[in-house]
Formats: sequence, structure tokens, C-alpha cells
Amino acid sequence: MYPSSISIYEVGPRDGLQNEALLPTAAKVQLINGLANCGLNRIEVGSFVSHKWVPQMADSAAVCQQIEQRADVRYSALVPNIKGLEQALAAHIREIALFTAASESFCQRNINCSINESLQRFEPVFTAAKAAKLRVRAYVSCVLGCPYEGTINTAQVAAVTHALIEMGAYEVSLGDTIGVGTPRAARSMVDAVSQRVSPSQLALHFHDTYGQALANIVACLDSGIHTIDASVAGLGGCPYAKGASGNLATEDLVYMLEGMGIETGVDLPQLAKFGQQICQQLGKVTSSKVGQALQS
Ligand SMILES: CC(C)(COP(=O)([O-])OP(=O)([O-])OC[C@H]1O[C@@H](n2cnc3c(N)ncnc32)[C@H](O)[C@@H]1OP(=O)([O-])[O-])[C@@H](O)C(=O)NCCC(=O)NCCSC(=O)C[C@@](C)(O)CC(=O)[O-]
Repeated sequence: MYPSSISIYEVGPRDGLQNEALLPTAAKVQLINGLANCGLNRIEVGSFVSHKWVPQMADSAAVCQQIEQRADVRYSALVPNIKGLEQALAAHIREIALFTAASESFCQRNINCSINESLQRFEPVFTAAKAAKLRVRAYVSCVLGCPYEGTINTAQVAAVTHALIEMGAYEVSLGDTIGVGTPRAARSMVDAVSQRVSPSQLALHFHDTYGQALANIVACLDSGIHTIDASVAGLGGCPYAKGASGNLATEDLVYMLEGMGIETGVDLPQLAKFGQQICQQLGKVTSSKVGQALQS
């Protein structure tokens, strides 16, 4: 049975903008405040990673300090290690997202360590986050394929996801980083992971590189997962995964879910306006089909 509502976790200001041209801090702040006003109540606003690795996120502390932090919205930031956590705390962020992968090669290229080393790095982060009463989410990348290793064993995805939940993550987001998945593969990966972790603790994070993201989501909609990540205007992608286009566009996800009678709480016309605005600022055309349709 399909759920009656889905919680959308908006990643445009982080996963989107990390792979676009540099934007002024004020434009990011305007975007985040606008997304919150559209009814998006979980927004990843930036990342505390090395500025040398991802210069687009270098102003994340300023972004966190300047956004209007509404009580009804959960703002989170991506963090790779204890140094990132300290910066998130200083910026008054109450939720962090840790990230690792199901592929060794991708993990090395993305965060310069093995999967096991990444989990070791996370141990002190979980301890400090718990002491500071922060919520900790986590991502596993390359769950349906890796740009360096090709096919990834679903047992490996399940093992890494299970380890993160055991360490204290309240939710693990399953990333099809390069968007190579197709519906049957997506569903069997979710079923394999659900044998070790409750689907209520999972989220879907599907990139739309091959135009499969919505189909993959429909294939997993009755699996018990009720959180889906999406990026306004389909912005961005991961800089360490060649060919990764943006996540599924939030506008397209909202249109499909609402059309199926599944509540999202998001004001679609307003969201499409903010999608158009950010694309104008970046000098690009929106990747959202719905955004394009509502524009004409
Ligand atoms: C993880 C590191 C830092 C390791 O990088 P490293 O070089 O192995 O780390 P290090 O500890 O040796 O430190 C090297 C330098 O980075 C600094 N440093 C160390 N930590 C931090 C920090 N937290 N914030 C700011 N600076 C930091 C540190 O101070 C030092 O500075 P230096 O002495 O050279 O001047 C590096 O590899 C990195 O920043 N990688 C960025 C990876 C990234 O952001 N990728 C994109 C996001 S992941 C993604 O998009 C996928 C996802 C989540 O969306 C899901 C999906 O789609 O699959």
C-alpha cells in the first residue's frame, strides 16, 4: 500500500549548489528561506567539508547564521568528521548528515579514506553529537552502482547501512549517486537493506542522470520508506562522481506524489518560482520537467 504522506528532505542548497557555479551567500539564504516558505520542513543548507575540496560550500557557516531559522523547519548540514561537527555546532545547526559509501573506490575519492576508516572517523562524531543532543542522519553513496567499480553488491549496502544505524543514525539515505538504477534493481536493493534495517529508518536519494529517478521511487513507494530526498530545479550532483547530474527535481517529485494522492505539504507553484529564480541566478535552465511546464 502507498503511504498517505511523504516527508521530502530538500538537498538543493547543499547537494545541488555544491556542483554549480559559485553563488553569493545572500542568494543561498534567499533560496533557503524561500524553500521553507514553500512548506519544505527538512532542508540541508550546506556542508562543513574542506574548502579546497568543495569551494562552493565554503560559506556554509555564514549561510547558517543568516537564514531565518524557523521553529517548524529542521535545518541540517553535511559533515565528514569531528572538525565539521564543531563548525556545525558553532553555526547553531541542530542536525548533521554524515556520509560514506558502499563502494571502496568512491569512498576514497570522495572523503579520502576506506569505508571502515570512515566509520571509525564517525565514532567520535556520534559521541559528540549525542552529548550535544544533535540529530544524526547518514548517507550511503553508490547503492545502485559506482562510477569506478560498476555493480555494487546489495549485501554491502545493507551492511554499511546497518552499521550506521547501530552507531546512532536516526535515518540512512540510500544514494544512487550516479543515477544508474532502474526500478527492479532499486526495489531489490531496498528489500535487501530492509532485511537488516527498518524501512521507516531509510530514505531514498535518487539522482536522475538516466531519467529513472521517479520510476525508481514508484517501485519503492510501498516498501515502508516515507522519506525522499530531492533538489529544487534538479540542481547539482556530487563533484566526485563523474556524470552525476542533480537529484530528482523537487518540483517533479511533488507533482507526482500529489497527483497520486500522497501529501507532501509543499506549495508547488511557489516552489517552481523559486526553482526558476535560482536557475536564473545560476544562468541555467531548470532540469525540472514540471518547472519547465509551469514556466510556459
Ligand atoms: C573529508 C575530507 C575533509 C578529508 O580530507 P583529507 O585531506 O583526507 O583530510 P585531513 O584531515 O588530512 O585534512 C586536510 C585539510 O582539510 C582540512 N579539513 C579537514 N576536515 C575539514 C572540515 N570538516 N572542514 C574544513 N576543513 C577540513 C584540514 O584542516 C586540512 O587543512 P590544511 O591543513 O590542508 O589547510 C575531504 O576529503 C573533504 O572535505 N571531502 C569533501 C567531500 C564532499 O563534500 N563531497 C561531496 C558531498 S558527498 C555527496 O554529494 C554524495 C551524497 C551525500 O549527496 C549522497 C549521494 O548522492 O550519493
